[in-house]
Amino acid sequence: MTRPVLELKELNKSFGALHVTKNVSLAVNPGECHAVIGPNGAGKTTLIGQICGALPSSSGDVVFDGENVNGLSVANRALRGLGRSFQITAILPAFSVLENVALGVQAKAGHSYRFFKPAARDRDLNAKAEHCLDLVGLSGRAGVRAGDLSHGEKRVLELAIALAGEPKLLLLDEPMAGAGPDETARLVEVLSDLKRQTPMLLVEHDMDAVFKLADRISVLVYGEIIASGSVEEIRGNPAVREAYLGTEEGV
Ligand SMILES: Nc1ncnc2c1ncn2[C@@H]1O[C@H](COP(=O)(O)OP(=O)(O)OP(=O)(O)O)[C@@H](O)[C@H]1O
Repeated sequence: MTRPVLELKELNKSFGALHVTKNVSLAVNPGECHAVIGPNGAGKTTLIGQICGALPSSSGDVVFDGENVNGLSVANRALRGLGRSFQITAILPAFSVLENVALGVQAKAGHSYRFFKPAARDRDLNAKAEHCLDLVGLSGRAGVRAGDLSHGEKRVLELAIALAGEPKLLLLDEPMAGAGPDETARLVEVLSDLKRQTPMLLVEHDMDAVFKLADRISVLVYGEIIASGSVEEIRGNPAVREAYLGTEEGV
């Protein structure tokens, strides 16, 4: 049997008396996109924080690539290949698209920012950055100032920067937020291609995008997973419809 890339075991998080995530267990397997959906305030962002290490869990385990990473910082989890994209990536607008990704490659290699300029000329660094741009279909924009990209292109660039860290898993925190229909369609296409080589845990409010991308969906309501299954299973689950999807058109 294939070993999951990420396993959450009975994760809990309380803020004082507020019990936000409750015994959350799920797994992300190689080659798959596992989506976590749920209404506002269900605890999705908290869960992402627990997985990436920004929020210490009250109890439970995060097992990544076969290793319990509970005691590791965000940076150490990232170094092991737990890549988080969207909402935290800072694009440097005055630098080119390629330079932005080269910076990500350099960070992975462990150099500090002050070595950026000379190292950016390094052929190997640029080749790796170009490869990441290729993966997301942004090669044609390599020389453009990042600040001049459209909103959707910036989101794709953030993805390329995340890939520069050679993640074993991508944590995607609302990648479609703020994107228009065309940009969303493009992101869905890019992510569909990517998930085979880089599995992903996706938190997303756009149900159409989730249904297109996800191989499995877990539904979080009041911090608890009330259902987990394939797109068809989740769409057809009466408890899910009542608790959440019933409010969505066309589900
Ligand atoms: N640092 C904190 N201190 C106290 N309460 C918090 C903290 N962070 C989150 N909460 C509470 O935990 C609950 C879940 O919040 P969270 O942001 O994780 O939900 P969410 O599912 O991501 O919501 P949304 O879809 O709106 O982003 C909310 O009631 C929120 O007020």
